[in-house]
Amino acid sequence: MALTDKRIGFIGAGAMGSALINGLLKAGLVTPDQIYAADIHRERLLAWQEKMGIHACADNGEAAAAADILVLAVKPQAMEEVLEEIRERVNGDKLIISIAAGITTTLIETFLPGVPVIRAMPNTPCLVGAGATAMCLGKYATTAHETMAAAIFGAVGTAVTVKENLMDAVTGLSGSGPAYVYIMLEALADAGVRVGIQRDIAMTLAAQTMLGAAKMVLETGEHPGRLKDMVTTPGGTTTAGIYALEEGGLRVTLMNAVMAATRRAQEMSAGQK
Ligand SMILES: NC(=O)C1=CN([C@@H]2O[C@H](COP(=O)(O)OP(=O)(O)OC[C@H]3O[C@@H](n4cnc5c(N)ncnc54)[C@H](OP(=O)(O)O)[C@@H]3O)[C@@H](O)[C@H]2O)C=CC1
Ligand SMILES: O=C(O)[C@@H]1CCC=N1
Repeated sequence: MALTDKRIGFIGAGAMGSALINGLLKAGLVTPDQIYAADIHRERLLAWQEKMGIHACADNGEAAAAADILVLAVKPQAMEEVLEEIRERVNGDKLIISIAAGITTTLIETFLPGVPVIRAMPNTPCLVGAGATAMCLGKYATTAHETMAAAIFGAVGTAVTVKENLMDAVTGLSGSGPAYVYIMLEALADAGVRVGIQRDIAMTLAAQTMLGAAKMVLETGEHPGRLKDMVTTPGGTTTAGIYALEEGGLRVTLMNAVMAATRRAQEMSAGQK
């Protein structure tokens, strides 16, 4: 879907807000003059205005008033204050997209009655067009709004719609997931160095191996267990490596990580700071 006639506002241009802004510009879905961004660190936005041509708004109200689609990308703890600040500048003609972990569509609708809301959980690889986003619709969002949000997140990766009761779980899996993968990559590169490979070469080999393995799963549709078996020559090297992984409890450690992050998202949804 083309968004050429839409103005896209961002409130919060930190790690995730800036990954989305830059990812959307790289993807060519929107031009810089369609972006209206606000952040308490306005000097950062003024530098981007100078360099890339986006609009650095004076405050959150200006971004809210200018935008047709307003992305809320502040920390969950700042959300109520921001919603209070923008409530007079938002009406049912605008689409609100919140990417905040643990902030429900109901909470947003309490501050912005009757306004279409989409809650989304993207991840930082949106910056390089390889994001994974899950989203759900609030009470007043229609399929037309879903199509607009899917165009935004689809331009910077893969986007799926889920029921809201799964949003904390996707936060634990794909929202936080890149951090788990970076730790695995760092460990693989450290291991490469440990067995004598130069660090930059070890990192390139480890990252490309992870990318290649992920592409194999997505493009062949094969079960990862079957793809693992293709790598594992009887009596060979891989089976020795897998034995060490299983002994170290990698599977259960990863499952615990996703479950712990999901629980934290649930605590935040329940109002615990
Ligand atoms: N990082 C990630 O991978 C992902 C994050 N998210 C969600 O995105 C949101 C932002 O996270 P992230 O980008 O990591 O956080 P950041 O802290 O990096 O970004 C938030 C930005 O908003 C600024 N800010 C704080 N208060 C206000 C305010 N009242 N008005 C305008 N701007 C304000 C922050 O300034 P200051 O730093 O001084 O507070 C910061 O620059 C969170 O709700 C998070 O749950 C979702 C998916 C992935
Ligand atoms: O750590 C966090 O709370 C945010 C949400 C998902 C990724 N980062």
